[in-house]
Amino acid sequence: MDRFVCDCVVIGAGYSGLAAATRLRALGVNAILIEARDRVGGRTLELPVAKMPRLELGGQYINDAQVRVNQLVREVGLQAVPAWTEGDSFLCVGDRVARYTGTPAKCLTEKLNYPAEVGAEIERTLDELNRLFPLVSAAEPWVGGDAENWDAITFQSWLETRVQSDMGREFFKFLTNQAYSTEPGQVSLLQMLWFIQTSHGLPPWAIGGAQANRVAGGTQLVAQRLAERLGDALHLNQAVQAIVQTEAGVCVETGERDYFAQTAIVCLPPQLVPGLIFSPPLPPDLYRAFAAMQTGNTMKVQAVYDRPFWRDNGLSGNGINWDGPQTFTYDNTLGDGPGVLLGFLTARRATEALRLPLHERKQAVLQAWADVFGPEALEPIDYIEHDWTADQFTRGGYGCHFPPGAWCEFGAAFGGESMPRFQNVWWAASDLAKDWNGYLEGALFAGEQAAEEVAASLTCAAVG
Ligand SMILES: Cc1cc2nc3c(=O)[nH]c(=O)nc-3n(C[C@H](O)[C@H](O)[C@H](O)COP(=O)(O)OP(=O)(O)OC[C@H]3O[C@@H](n4cnc5c(N)ncnc54)[C@H](O)[C@@H]3O)c2cc1C
Repeated sequence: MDRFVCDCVVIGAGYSGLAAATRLRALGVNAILIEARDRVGGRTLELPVAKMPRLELGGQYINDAQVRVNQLVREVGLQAVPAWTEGDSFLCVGDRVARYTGTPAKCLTEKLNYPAEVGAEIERTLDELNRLFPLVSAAEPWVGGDAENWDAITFQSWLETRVQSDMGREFFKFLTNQAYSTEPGQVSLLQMLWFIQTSHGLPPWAIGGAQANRVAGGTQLVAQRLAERLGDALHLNQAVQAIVQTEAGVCVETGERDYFAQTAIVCLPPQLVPGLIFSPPLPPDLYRAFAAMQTGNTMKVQAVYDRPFWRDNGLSGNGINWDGPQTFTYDNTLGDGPGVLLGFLTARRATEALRLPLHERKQAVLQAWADVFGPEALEPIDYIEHDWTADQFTRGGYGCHFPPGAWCEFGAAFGGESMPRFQNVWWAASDLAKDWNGYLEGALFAGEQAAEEVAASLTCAAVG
């Protein structure tokens, strides 16, 4: 059994763990980062495809308001570039396809002849969400406002008292599909308001708008460049099984190696935490909080074509398939490279599509695109997807959320203003971030915050 000794063991080399280890080492703390997979990047992943180097299968979009991730991209010598938005978007409902340049809500009434009241109730409900979310605390959502009531009702029940039309309800279903890759009946109103709060307002993409920027070279390359800087302090292929805390400190066990340290930061997707053995056991509220976390189900599917042929027809390649397996579609072409269509399979539709054999799922996805872009969409030169829910070191996507009632019962176990902590073990992950929760930016935020809290505790211990 190999034994390693350091000040802090950081577990999990996604954006959170990489940010935590990097920040700790910058603060003079001897930190080791250990990772289960043979690669870094976690929920960012690039895989090779025909006629182009690689395509991103995990987190890829960033926006200008996300300060940390933009700074990091520059620091590692890469560049953020705008996602493609030129041309008309599309909205496909049943066998009807409409083109639009404004919002999907306006397209429903202006182009697809839904009654004006459908548009009006959508607008009213969006206004109400915009009025309510500032009342929710990003750090302590269970406090204040109407937190108890909002946590006790599902987003679906709340919608039913406001939105009468089936089409209006479908519209808001997309909001939960995009935000947490779940259905409106599976999240509380409080959780959705908290999502909007930590996203600094309703993101355009969550209501059918465009994505902002992406990283030229890919988001996994950012992680790889951070990893290079860590050198020998990064240990791959070490899946943690147990975390033992004694008076002497923390021992992190992988079966092959024991890592001894004064502190540890667990940067795993929260839904994987109950799978680790803790000694002493986690306190009940903290265990229940992790065990309650529900994962969404997202799959990105991408088809590669010789060229972005849809642009010839004035289409941006971005839009919504109301009934297709893929909810949202984006043009994911890189510069002058081959044309790429990216589809998001989310929530229950992803669950259903994932039960199909690959060739049937692929056929359904391509057919949905052919209905909008024409038969050329049926003949890609390559097709690629990655099932994050089947991936044992992730088990869901984009991330996870609490079910109704959990925030108010044991949400405080996640630390409020601080990151979750039990004795000398801290937690960080995008899903635990109090800012930009669930995004790459949130992963950096959480990792850096946990690193600073650990460094402060080590300084106190040294002074003491
Ligand atoms: C399909 C998809 C699309 C997304 N799109 C976007 C987007 O466009 N923009 C955006 O901002 N965000 C997006 N996200 C979310 C974003 O990718 C994640 O929030 C972020 O990457 C999570 O980083 P993390 O470090 O918290 O966790 P992770 O990246 O999950 O890292 C956790 C690490 O822990 C490791 N690990 C697991 N178990 C163990 C163990 N037992 N021992 C040691 N190591 C272990 C894992 O291998 C992994 O490397 C998307 C996510 C998905 C899945």
